[in-house]
Amino acid sequence: MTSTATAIEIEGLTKRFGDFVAVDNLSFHVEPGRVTGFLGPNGAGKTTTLRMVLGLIRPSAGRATIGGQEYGAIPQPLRTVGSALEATSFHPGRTGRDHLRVLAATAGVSDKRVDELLELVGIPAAARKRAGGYSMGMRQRLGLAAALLGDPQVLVLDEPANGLDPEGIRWLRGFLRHLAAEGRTILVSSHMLQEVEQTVDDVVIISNGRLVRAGTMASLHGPASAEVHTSDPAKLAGALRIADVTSTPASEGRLIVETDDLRLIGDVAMRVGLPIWLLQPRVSDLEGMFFALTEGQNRNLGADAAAPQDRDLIAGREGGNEA
Ligand SMILES: Nc1ncnc2c1ncn2[C@@H]1O[C@H](COP(=O)(O)OP(=O)(O)OP(=O)(O)O)[C@@H](O)[C@H]1O
Repeated sequence: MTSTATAIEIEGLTKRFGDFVAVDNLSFHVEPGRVTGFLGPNGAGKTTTLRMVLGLIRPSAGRATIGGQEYGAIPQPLRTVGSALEATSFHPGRTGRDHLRVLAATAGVSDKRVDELLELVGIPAAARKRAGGYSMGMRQRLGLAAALLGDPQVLVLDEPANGLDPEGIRWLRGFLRHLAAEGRTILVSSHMLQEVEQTVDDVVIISNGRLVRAGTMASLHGPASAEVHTSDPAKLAGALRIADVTSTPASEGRLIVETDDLRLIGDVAMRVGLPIWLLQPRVSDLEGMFFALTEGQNRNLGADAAAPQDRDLIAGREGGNEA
């Protein structure tokens, strides 16, 4: 398969439920060989979008294609696209292993592969127990194994980090990075930026069904910076300049320094005998934007209009769409 044969294209995708517009003229694309984070607050429309990508619901307008084809037209969908939309849909009385074996039989996949996958997702022993007793984290791992049964080049995962403990999230990060390094196209949703920010290469952010930003993680993060409060900001700025670090004065005698190396700033201040009253990393552009979206009004929190920052971000979306 060539790389474009596995890219996901979303063009003008819209879903209305009666008068309610859950997904509103959404366009973005997802590249092979990269992990793309699909982010947005609760109720933003992520699951609805993924369900359209997977042909589970019909768009009201627009198109979602994988390698140029709508999901329903893909000849061997389970061998092309793996998905895990809900972590809870396993029969409680069936073991995880049996569950995968049933799926494997329908996809023409061997039982041997089932056992390999259970090993790979780290639940070979637990998979012999009934899925009804699984923790959320175990269900997530079983869901991932199910998604990978047909060795698909494209993976669509809805909130796979939900219910994982920090160790599980670290494991998931390595796992997804490994799958992307093999050239697979990986689209992974989350309502928490921190959960995925160290995992993803590209980010697509939606709010209230609409695209807010899309781009590489690096481009959306903006430059790293720190805020310093000291007794003589001009003197510190001069000393930092000698150390090749740019800074700009901010309000109340503070300096914004263009590095997140707090130790370097502290060392420079000490060298010139200045006290440090405050020294902290600044929230990145991306974190600030996401915070504004989640803390701002969101239709599912009883608000009927986007917050001012939200409107600004949405208005500026075309310029930021470079994923
Ligand atoms: N079948 C449906 N009928 C009516 N409204 C729906 C339906 N499915 C979803 N919605 C609404 O569409 C909006 C988007 O829901 P969706 O589940 O896609 O959001 P999400 O971004 O996945 O959120 P979460 O992070 O909470 O899962 C929500 O307001 C939801 O209530």
